[in-house]
Amino acid sequence: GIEPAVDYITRITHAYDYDAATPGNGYRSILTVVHKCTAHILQLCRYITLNRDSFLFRGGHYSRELHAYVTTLGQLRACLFYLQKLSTYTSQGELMPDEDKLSTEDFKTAEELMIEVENLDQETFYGRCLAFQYCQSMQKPLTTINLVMASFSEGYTQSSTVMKFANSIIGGSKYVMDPESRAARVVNVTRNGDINFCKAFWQMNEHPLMHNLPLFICPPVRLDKVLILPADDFEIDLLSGEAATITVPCVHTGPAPVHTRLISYELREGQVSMRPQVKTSWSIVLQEQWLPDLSENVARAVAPMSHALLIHIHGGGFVAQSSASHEVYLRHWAKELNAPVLSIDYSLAPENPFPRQLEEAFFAYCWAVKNSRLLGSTGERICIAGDSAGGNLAVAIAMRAKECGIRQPDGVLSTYGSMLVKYSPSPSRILALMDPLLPIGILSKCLAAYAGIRVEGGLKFPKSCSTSDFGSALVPDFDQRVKGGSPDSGCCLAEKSMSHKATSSTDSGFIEGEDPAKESSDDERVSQLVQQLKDGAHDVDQSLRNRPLKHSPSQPNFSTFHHSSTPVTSAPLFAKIKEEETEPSPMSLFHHMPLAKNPYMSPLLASDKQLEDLCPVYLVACQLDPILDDSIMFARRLRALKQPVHLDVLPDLPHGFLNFVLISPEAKKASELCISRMLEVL
Ligand SMILES: CCCCCCCC/C=C\CCCCCCCC(=O)O[C@H]1CC[C@@]2(C)C(=CC[C@H]3[C@@H]4CC[C@H]([C@H](C)CCCC(C)C)[C@@]4(C)CC[C@@H]32)C1
Repeated sequence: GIEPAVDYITRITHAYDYDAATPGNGYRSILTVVHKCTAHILQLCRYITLNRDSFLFRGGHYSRELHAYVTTLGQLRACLFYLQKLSTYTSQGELMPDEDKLSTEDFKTAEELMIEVENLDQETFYGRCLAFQYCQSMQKPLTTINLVMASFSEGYTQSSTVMKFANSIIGGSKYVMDPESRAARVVNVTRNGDINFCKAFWQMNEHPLMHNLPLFICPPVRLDKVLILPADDFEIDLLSGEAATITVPCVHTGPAPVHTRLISYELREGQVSMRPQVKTSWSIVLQEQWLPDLSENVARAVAPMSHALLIHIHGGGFVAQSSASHEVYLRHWAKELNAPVLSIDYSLAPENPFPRQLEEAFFAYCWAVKNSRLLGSTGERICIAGDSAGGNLAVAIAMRAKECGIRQPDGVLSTYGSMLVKYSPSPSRILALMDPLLPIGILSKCLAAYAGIRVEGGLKFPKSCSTSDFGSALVPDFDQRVKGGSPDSGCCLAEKSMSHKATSSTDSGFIEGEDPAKESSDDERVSQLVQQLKDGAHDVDQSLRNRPLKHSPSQPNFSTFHHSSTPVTSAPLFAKIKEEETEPSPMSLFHHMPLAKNPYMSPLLASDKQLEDLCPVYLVACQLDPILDDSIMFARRLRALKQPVHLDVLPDLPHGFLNFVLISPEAKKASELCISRMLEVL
């Protein structure tokens, strides 16, 4: 049965918590999912037992439900097995061990683990059971997003918009009633689709209609404009009293202005909106944006400058989204914080890989520090807040400001931020097997896009990917950095074409003998499943132990990094394995890549010196988030250095909850927690 594994993980999990008052780590997360799944099965069984003789009892429906949850429990058992494996080579409390310190044998175990996890069948998590692990208010929205994703993929390859739309509607309608085929489609496109598919889908809510509609229920603000910062170098005072020049971002794609959005609940003294609208003397270009009816607001007096300023960096896996799609909560923040919000619209990967985003965000930060009065703030207190990929950039900006001797923000808030942008295993990352927003295939592709790695036909390194090239814009040597950005390093872009491949998912690997397509009467199946549960099914752990590493037929396509444009079938599996033997694994490739050690890409890898004297860091993480361990480890790291740090771990919410504040009371509450953390800074 599943109990020994559950007992084992339960015994060790507390050692990985940040502290007793803040329980939360990847081990705990998977345990929670197991408990929720078991509770759901028990509830189903109880319902079936009580109602199976009723005339209205929908036998077929409940049989399929039970089948789905039992299969899911089987896959969760596999996850528990991987957790046990992970715990064998990580020392006490370490969720992401330092790979340089691992023995060759342990490194190999980690590599094998990544391959096995990638090969585990995901479909059961994306079918009937999708999103069962989250609070109720999030379940429907997440299922809808997956449904829309499956439908969207049907029209994606069409060139005309009309055809795209028609194909999505016609092709997608079959997914409404059939969660299994939706699951197959979602797993297929997230594993095999290229990064541009993910980008295109994630940009859906950037459409003016999708974006403006929800804003009707947000607090109206008096200022909501795009500010394009001038593409000119400028001087900034250092804490030492000297001055330094901040140069225009130019790495990879050349110098260009940085786009930002200024959101202010009040019109404030000195604020740019009070000035002429086109090109001003200080050459900031203002673009009119949609604003709510201001008639009521006009009567209100111009407020004095706020003593506070919030600088915001949006998430989107470094590849998508913008300040506009994050307005649903930013307007509320602007009101509650009583401070102007400057949200940075950095350039996106894969067209602009690391460190372009950081260059731009740092440039905008310095500009805001220098020109806070134009934003309606005296700049006395400054907070940088970022979610997801933005949380990573927010911490990196503070580190960089410290390193350069520029005024640091008074605090950083990272909400479900990513602190180790590296292809490495961790307990919470196993959750990417079942995450409706961040499935494993998409997560790996965001990582590759940010690192400038070509995905097609295996990992390809950027032409000039060396520490010197990427580091040139980020080297600690300030002199070198302020002289200008690094030259275009000629990074390869991810493959452009998207191919929908048939993924073989015949073998769930864990609930053997249970073919969903197999005909058997509903009653029979229910009884069989209940019996199977009672007996503890077959020995999954044993079957896992015996499973040869490279023979994982559940997902013949070896890993996301190896997806090629050739259709995937189970037949050429062995040919593929042969090919793999000559190639290092993605984990090993990443491990040897100098860029992946860059602390500005992965703040968790920063040296003690780089983290000492950093401003206070507030981390808000979600228990059911694949990148939860990033926050836990970063908090532990800062605490060990006696740095001011505060960690909150929220239960039942998914990664990206801020985007759902308008529809989920739990997400709204969590956003309020973020506000209170920012108020502590401001
Ligand atoms: C053992 C496993 C190993 C795994 C190895 C992988 C290791 C990878 C390590 C590090 C990689 C780091 C990558 C960076 C992390 C990025 C995190 C990160 O930034 O994640 C964000 C990505 C965008 C998004 C998904 C999100 C939140 C909200 C989402 C939005 C909500 C609504 C939006 C829809 C388009 C609206 C459609 C409406 C429809 C009518 C229903 C939607 C879904 C757009 C996407 C976002 C989280």
